[in-house]
Amino acid sequence: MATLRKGTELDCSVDKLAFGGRAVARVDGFVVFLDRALPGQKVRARVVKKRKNYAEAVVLEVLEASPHQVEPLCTHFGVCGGCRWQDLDYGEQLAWKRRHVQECLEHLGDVLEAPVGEVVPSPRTECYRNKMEFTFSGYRWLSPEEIARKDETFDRSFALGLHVRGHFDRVFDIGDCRLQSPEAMDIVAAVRDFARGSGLPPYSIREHRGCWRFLVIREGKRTGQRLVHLITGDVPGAEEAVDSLGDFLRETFPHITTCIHSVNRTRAQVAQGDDERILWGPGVIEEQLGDLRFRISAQSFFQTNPMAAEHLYQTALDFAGLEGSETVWDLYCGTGSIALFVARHARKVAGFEVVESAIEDAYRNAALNDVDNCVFRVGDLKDVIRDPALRGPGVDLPDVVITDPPRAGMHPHVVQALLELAPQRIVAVSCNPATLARDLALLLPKYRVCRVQPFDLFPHTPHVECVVQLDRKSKA
Ligand SMILES: C[S@@+](CC[C@H](N)C(=O)[O-])C[C@H]1O[C@@H](n2cnc3c(N)ncnc32)[C@H](O)[C@@H]1O
Repeated sequence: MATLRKGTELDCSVDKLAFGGRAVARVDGFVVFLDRALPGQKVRARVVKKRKNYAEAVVLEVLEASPHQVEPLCTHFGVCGGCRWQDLDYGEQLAWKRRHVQECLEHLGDVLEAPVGEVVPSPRTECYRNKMEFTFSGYRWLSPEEIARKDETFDRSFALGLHVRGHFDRVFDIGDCRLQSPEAMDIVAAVRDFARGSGLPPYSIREHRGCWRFLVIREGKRTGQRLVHLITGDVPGAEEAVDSLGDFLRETFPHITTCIHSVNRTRAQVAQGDDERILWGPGVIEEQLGDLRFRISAQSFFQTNPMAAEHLYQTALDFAGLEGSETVWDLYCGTGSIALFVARHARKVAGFEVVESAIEDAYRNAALNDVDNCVFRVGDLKDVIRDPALRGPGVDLPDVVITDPPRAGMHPHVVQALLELAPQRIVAVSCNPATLARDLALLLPKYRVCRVQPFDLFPHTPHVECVVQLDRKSKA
């Protein structure tokens, strides 16, 4: 094997995409990860990191094109931290996602010959996101093309956009993003111009002072409602500047239905504030999923790609196989969307969630949809699931459990409790095939994996979601 060390330049053929999205080449059997390459390409690359079992390299030049390469949709591809697969044919994206699910289940979960279906594509591959967060910065990142122009008039002191790939502290001015609507992009440009002209500085994450911090836009894809959330630091003049910006947005963009201001007084770079000041409009938007209406506030969690989520929920309902007499538990229920989606097909549904405001939203959403057979409980599931006192009155033991944990998967105590409760059926929804595989492995002594259905909720990224049907094994 050629000796690889940091700085070595090599020519290699890319043979696969690893789980997580990086490309993989083998050089004399040694694994080399490449950040931006596609299977089928032959590339010249430089090693930037060398470890015992693998190396990491950056692509210097593409020597042979991949048959699966397509023109990227947006001009920021490569610089932007999102959409790393935008130059890969969509059918290939789906094929790799399926393979990653299969590999995780087989290698990490010992779910051999898992019955994994074809990935259900997203109904939309552009404009599919209903929420995006844009960051203000006083250090605008210039693209290589802008630098090459040697134009001294570029204002580098103000940016509103997304983070540069791999750099949490660098922001480029976004002009063209295909994930939200063109209307949202117009709002970003207008807010940037207005804020830049306000005389107040963007927030500096180095000095921890300044005014403009984040712009969040939420869109109801089915309702056309649009919420603008402006997050600033706590500085004199911020409130007046935001009020003027709010008035300007109201006059300029009739498609914005509400505008909100929050102040983030902490050093944490999160697009959230301590309080919400509604500038105008109802302060919330509504979205439709199936025949249900959901109320979404500035800070509440809601599925980001609602059109694809609708298919995922329908599959969760199909896999649950409800006949109307069952008690269903919806673990990690968020604002109750799965619970409400299945409620009409069950006798009773109990949703469990750790975030109190999400539970408040869940009750509001139940009322909005005239659903009266759901109860929602706040608490950490690892405690609540085992303790009838914490579960509270009116929560019968489940016939069917639907679980939709965060990326980290279920806490071992939750899995253990499921084994003890032993519902007839478990429907596992997951946004991380690796932790899904780990959790399924723990359930295998008592459950059989009947069906695995992957979904693409995030086109052009390596993310993949799954719905799994598990049936309790009959006693021998
Ligand atoms: C992937 S989201 C699922 C949301 C919901 N099922 C939906 O489709 O909108 C995971 C949820 O788990 C909640 N969560 C995270 N850790 C938790 C815990 N330890 N106990 C209960 N809920 C938790 C999060 O707040 C979040 O709402």
